[in-house]
Amino acid sequence: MVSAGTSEHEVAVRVRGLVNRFGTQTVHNGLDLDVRRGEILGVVGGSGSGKSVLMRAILGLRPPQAGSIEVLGRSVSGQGESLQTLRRRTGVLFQDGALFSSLTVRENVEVPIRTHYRDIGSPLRCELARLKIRLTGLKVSAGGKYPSELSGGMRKRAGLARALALDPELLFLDEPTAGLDPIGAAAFDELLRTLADALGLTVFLITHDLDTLYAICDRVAVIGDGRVLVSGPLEEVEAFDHPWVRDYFNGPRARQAKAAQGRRER
Ligand SMILES: Nc1ncnc2c1ncn2[C@@H]1O[C@H](COP(=O)(O)OP(=O)(O)OP(=O)(O)O)[C@@H](O)[C@H]1O
Repeated sequence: MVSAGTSEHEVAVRVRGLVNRFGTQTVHNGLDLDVRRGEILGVVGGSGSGKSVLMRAILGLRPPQAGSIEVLGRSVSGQGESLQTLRRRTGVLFQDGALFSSLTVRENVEVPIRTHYRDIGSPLRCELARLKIRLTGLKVSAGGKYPSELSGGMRKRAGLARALALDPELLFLDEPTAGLDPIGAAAFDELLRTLADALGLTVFLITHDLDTLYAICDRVAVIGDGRVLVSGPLEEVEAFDHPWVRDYFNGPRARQAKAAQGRRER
């Protein structure tokens, strides 16, 4: 793994020697990764390289075969209460948004508050949910709608509002711009960057979207061959000598994304 030195207090997520297997298939084979406090880390890699499995392992949703994972200084293999505390400090937006279809957007956003803070009464819970809905750029009226009544972009924002329900320090996003048109995707990227800066979030962001990498990520980690091939700022990662990295960062789509980034900076 290629990575600049990182001191202890800067690390929000530390993964060491991670091994994940499904039957005879080894997905991760001694994977090391650091997510630094306050950064947006873009996580990329070929289809099936194990990005989602890595996210699930960090979230404590899948016990690995070997290795250690620390989130905000606590071991994820810890039981019960410590995992609950971590969950309170962590927001997640799964790939499909994973909203409950039978609940309105507001009720969806209330679910984590109801689960983790039972003593918060209904009026305050409702008010907090409205606040998160507004924070993600949705109108308050969207709170009364069911997921099936929303556009793809609105559903992503609703999922983000639910991920932010507990004021997390850490945000995990699995392909948040997948399925959005380029304008919707760019707007979502901008929202993420603004919220991350304003709320001081640390963000673990799985994406295939080169525009997202160039527009909002502070560093990028490339997953391949069962480990992190390289992690660092984009210009370091682009220069890394590996066939997948070369193809991904030097293809026509990457050139377009870089050109768009250049235009934004001018
Ligand atoms: N529950 C499971 N049972 C068996 N195999 C699994 C399971 N979950 C994931 N895998 C396998 O692990 C590998 C990595 O899957 P993962 O979903 O992490 O890939 P990914 O990098 O997120 O891919 P994509 O970019 O296509 O979403 C795949 O080969 C997948 O089939």
